[in-house]
Amino acid sequence: MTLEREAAANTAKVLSEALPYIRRYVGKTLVIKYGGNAMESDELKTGFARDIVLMKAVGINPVVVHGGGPQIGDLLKRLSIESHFIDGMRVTDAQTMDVVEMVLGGQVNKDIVNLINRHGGSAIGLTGKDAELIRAKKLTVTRQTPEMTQPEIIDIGQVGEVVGVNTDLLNLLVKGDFIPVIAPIGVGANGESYNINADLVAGKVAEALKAEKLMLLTNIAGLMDKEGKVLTGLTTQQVDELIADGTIYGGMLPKIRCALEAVQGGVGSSLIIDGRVPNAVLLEIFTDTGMGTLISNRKRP
Ligand SMILES: Nc1ncnc2c1ncn2[C@@H]1O[C@H](COP(=O)(O)OP(=O)(O)O)[C@@H](O)[C@H]1O
Ligand SMILES: CC(=O)N[C@@H](CCC(=O)OP(=O)(O)O)C(=O)O
Repeated sequence: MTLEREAAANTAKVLSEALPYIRRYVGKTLVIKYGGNAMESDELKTGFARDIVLMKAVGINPVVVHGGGPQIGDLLKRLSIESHFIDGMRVTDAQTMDVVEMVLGGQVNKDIVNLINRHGGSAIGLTGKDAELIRAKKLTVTRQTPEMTQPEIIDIGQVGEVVGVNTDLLNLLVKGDFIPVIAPIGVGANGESYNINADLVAGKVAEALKAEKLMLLTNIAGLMDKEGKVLTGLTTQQVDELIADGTIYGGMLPKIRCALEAVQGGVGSSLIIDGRVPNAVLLEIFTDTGMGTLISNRKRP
């Protein structure tokens, strides 16, 4: 066999092997959260866009929620605006909110939409303000130390939590074969903007759509223990213990909480996977090479 024919035969074999996986997910909704840290190269971004287009082409319904923390950080730095995080959430004053809205709703959202469309998809970019897609209220953050008699409320500004998702809009787009690409900006009862952690938005969107899967693409192999071993199949109690002993901190806090909540709220399974691996989405859904941290009521199929 010539080298060319051998390569073609391999491609045909790979496609054929993917068939049972494709059939499992046809007609199902998968919510994919694309973290800002997993957008580190043009090659990775292109691979992600192609994975999403391929999913749609075989009849799966991807809904993308994106982050953009590092991209917000870059512009804040250029504008000499200081920024800091409490429990993985960016403290957001009015000036920071303007930057968040510009970067997430503008630059990052349109960049992903454009890439998906250039590879043959029909992506539509939205923020939570479009048709009030993500209704939000101010997030209350509390902190309590053993010395305190009652918890202290910490004001982290215009940071929100999701109170409602306009599923009518998303279902309309999905039925029309569009791929929704959502920036994690919420709208309050009086039209005010809220900066919401993208993992939390992805979790709530997955719950509202009763998605088959929530995939959180990040910049690490999964949730790890202190020795760097990837942990999987965790219960709420085990996660609470890992938070209490400091194994889970920072950006992993909202991620693991929303992965658990989504499954408790009816999503088939949640996964935290390494978005730095080329074609991470395809590897996860079309092969047995399941990686990362799986939270599920079922065993890995
Ligand atoms: N137990 C843990 N296992 C893995 N990562 C952890 C853990 N605890 C904290 N982290 C941190 O969480 C980060 C992922 O969160 P984040 O930076 O917010 O990613 P993203 O931008 O993809 O949402 C990791 O890069 C790591 O620094
Ligand atoms: C409240 C809060 O922290 N919002 C995030 C929103 C973007 C995000 O979540 O981006 P990643 O997924 O890339 O981290 C922020 O301002 O960075």
